[in-house]
Amino acid sequence: MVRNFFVGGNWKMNGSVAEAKKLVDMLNGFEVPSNTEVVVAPPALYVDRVNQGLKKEIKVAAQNTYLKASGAYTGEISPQMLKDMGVDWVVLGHSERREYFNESDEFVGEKTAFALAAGVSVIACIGEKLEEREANITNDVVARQMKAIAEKVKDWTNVVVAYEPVWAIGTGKVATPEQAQDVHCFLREWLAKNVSEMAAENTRILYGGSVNGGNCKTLAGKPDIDGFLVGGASLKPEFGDIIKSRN
Ligand SMILES: O=C[C@H](O)COP(=O)(O)O
Repeated sequence: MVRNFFVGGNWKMNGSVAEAKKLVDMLNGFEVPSNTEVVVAPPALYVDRVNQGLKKEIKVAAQNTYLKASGAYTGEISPQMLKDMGVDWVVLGHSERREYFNESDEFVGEKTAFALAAGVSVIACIGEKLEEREANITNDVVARQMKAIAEKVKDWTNVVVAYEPVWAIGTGKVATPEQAQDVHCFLREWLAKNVSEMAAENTRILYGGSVNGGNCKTLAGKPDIDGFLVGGASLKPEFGDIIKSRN
């Protein structure tokens, strides 16, 4: 099985109507290789406008959804609402949500299962903090985060895992290709042991954390790195090079 390359662009809480329009124009000008899937995640307010403007080779994701379809949950949006707007992807469990909004492993697992059940594919984010890497517990941390998802999710067909070491996010301090490959390989073995051989073989595992146009090719050369989740560089023209990093 050949896993299609996957490049996600997480805009985080950036942009304006005018900037979103510029980014849509930029993205529409990129060549998307046929073996590569591209999904960008604007702030929720701009998701529909961006979705309307993008060419069909580039899909859109929300940056979060809740675990109810509707109701008295002020400020939240549901995966059912995404589907209603023709949006098929959501990013869940990003480290910024875990850190600033106290999202637990269990909550991320539940939201992942709920989004999948609603027919929305999930980019599920995991990753260790600097002190955890320094304490040599990276594998324990990512295994714990994966377990919380696997306890709720049996079918991983529509899950893409994004391994994002927190110390590499927005810092310019990218993991070395070897550091990333080691964790990706561990995650694939974890899937084989704890979910299924098929899930291990088919699930895309992305790397995220200070990916840019200069470092993407060497990272993409590693056998277990199936793509990227890009923050800062997804707002710049170099995102076009990252999309082509496997070609
Ligand atoms: O979701 C994306 C990650 O947080 C990476 O962000 P970054 O590329 O700005 O380091």
